[in-house]
Amino acid sequence: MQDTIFALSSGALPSGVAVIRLSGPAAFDALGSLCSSMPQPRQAALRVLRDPQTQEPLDQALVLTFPGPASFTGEDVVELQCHGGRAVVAAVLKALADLPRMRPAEPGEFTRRAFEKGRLDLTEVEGLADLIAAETEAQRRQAFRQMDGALGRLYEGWRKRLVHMRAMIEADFDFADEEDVPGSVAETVWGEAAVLKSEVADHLNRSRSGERLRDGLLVVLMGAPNAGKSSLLNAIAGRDVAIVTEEAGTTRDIIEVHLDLGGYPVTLADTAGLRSGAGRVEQEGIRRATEKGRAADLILWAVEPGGPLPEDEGHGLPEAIRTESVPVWIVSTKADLETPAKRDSSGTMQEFPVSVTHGTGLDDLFRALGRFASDTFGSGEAALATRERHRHYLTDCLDALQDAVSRDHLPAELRAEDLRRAADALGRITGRIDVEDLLDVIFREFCIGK
Ligand SMILES: Nc1nc2c(c(=O)[nH]1)N(C=O)[C@@H](CNc1ccc(C(=O)N[C@@H](CCC(=O)O)C(=O)O)cc1)CN2
Ligand SMILES: Nc1nc2c(ncn2[C@@H]2O[C@H](COP(=O)(O)OP(=O)(O)OP(=O)(O)O)[C@@H](O)[C@H]2O)c(=O)[nH]1
Ligand SMILES: [Mg+2]
Repeated sequence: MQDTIFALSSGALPSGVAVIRLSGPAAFDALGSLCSSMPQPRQAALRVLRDPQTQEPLDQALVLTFPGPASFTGEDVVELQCHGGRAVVAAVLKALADLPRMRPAEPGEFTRRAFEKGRLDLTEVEGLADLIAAETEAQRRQAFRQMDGALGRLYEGWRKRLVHMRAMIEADFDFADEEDVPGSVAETVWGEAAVLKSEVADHLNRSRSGERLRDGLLVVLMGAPNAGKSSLLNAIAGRDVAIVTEEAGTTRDIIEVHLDLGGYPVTLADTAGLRSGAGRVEQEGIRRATEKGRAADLILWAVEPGGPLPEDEGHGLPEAIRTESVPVWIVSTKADLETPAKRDSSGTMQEFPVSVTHGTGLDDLFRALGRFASDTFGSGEAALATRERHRHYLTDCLDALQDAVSRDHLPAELRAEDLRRAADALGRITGRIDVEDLLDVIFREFCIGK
């Protein structure tokens, strides 16, 4: 018989209230051993929890029962809402561990049981993990939609269309004598497959922005030593994160701050100033800066009056980054020292004069970054793929559809097999088929108690 699991499901102790959850066939018996009488299902009741062996009172708690299958996991669930003291929770957890058929839950095990009971599909499980990890409003909205099944419904709808297409082809085999009749039922299937193919392709094209929203945009500060990069980072972060000195070559490690720009997550990274002839440590810093710049969604090129511009040979943006064609904005620093000369060098780059000393120009830069984020993430209404895992199987699905549509010289049986591959790829995203190997990876990212 399935073990009954238990864990502290609320956060770090001490806390006002601590929620201990139990799930499995022995959950109600366990509650019966801890208190004098069972509450009505799904109704909170106040009970003294006692040590089953000594009858010593452990806490006064609100207790709830959720009889399966109408519970979060689909099994019998009990909640003990205790006082959130460390010793209180330790005593109750110890009492539970001593009861028969009870063991502590693994990370994500409650949610895994919900998945195994078919109460959540894999995209909903991932949405739930993202909801718990969400730090900004846009991330919360995307995660909530996914937890609510928007992505799963989209893929399941596509999968059903593919199943239907295959059924049409098979029906056609049963009327083999009509095979050559133009406009036979099966012929229309390839048109439908082509339509679906373009829908999947569109969705896949937009999936990067779903992943970006989950991970956050990466904006990297780069430029010559002493350009004022770290001062800018501190000013934007509103705290003294990076060391600032008048010495060139102060920053070596990459320093990151997480910003919430109008609900969009942005990581701003400060890097070592770029120059040749630096010592060993600084050189390593410059190598890391270049790596970071290659991965950036946007580079802010800091330049003090008279300093080098991104396009300057030797002192500008490293070639390795130019080939990535990352967008670059110029931030003309130390605007208090002299009015920055209007540059005509590259009309395409936006330019922002700022002075950290006087606090000028920062608002404009901040607003522009907010617009950049909202443009990158789009309206945020459609269900987007949010993980590399989704993109991987969507690509498989698209390849299979491409085969089905293009192999018109081959027998329909073979092309029907392409449709099956396309449907299976979608089934792997929602967890309908053959995902045993993925489950450990997916559930490991949950906390214990979820
Ligand atoms: N105290 C507490 N708060 C919590 C949770 C919890 O487990 N305990 N949740 C845990 O993640 C979330 C709520 N999620 C839940 C999802 C489904 C059911 C549930 O009992 N579903 C039944 C009955 C639905 C109904 O009455 O409408 C079902 O779906 O059949 C409970 C919680 C957030 N807040
Ligand atoms: N007048 C003036 N000085 C500034 C301004 N911003 C930075 N500075 C000064 O410029 C010097 C270098 O600033 P940092 O922020 O350390 O420059 P950095 O680009 O991070 O330099 P490295 O880490 O060495 O690459 C410091 O002495 C700062 O006080 C500004 O807006 N106005
Ligand atoms: Mg610095």
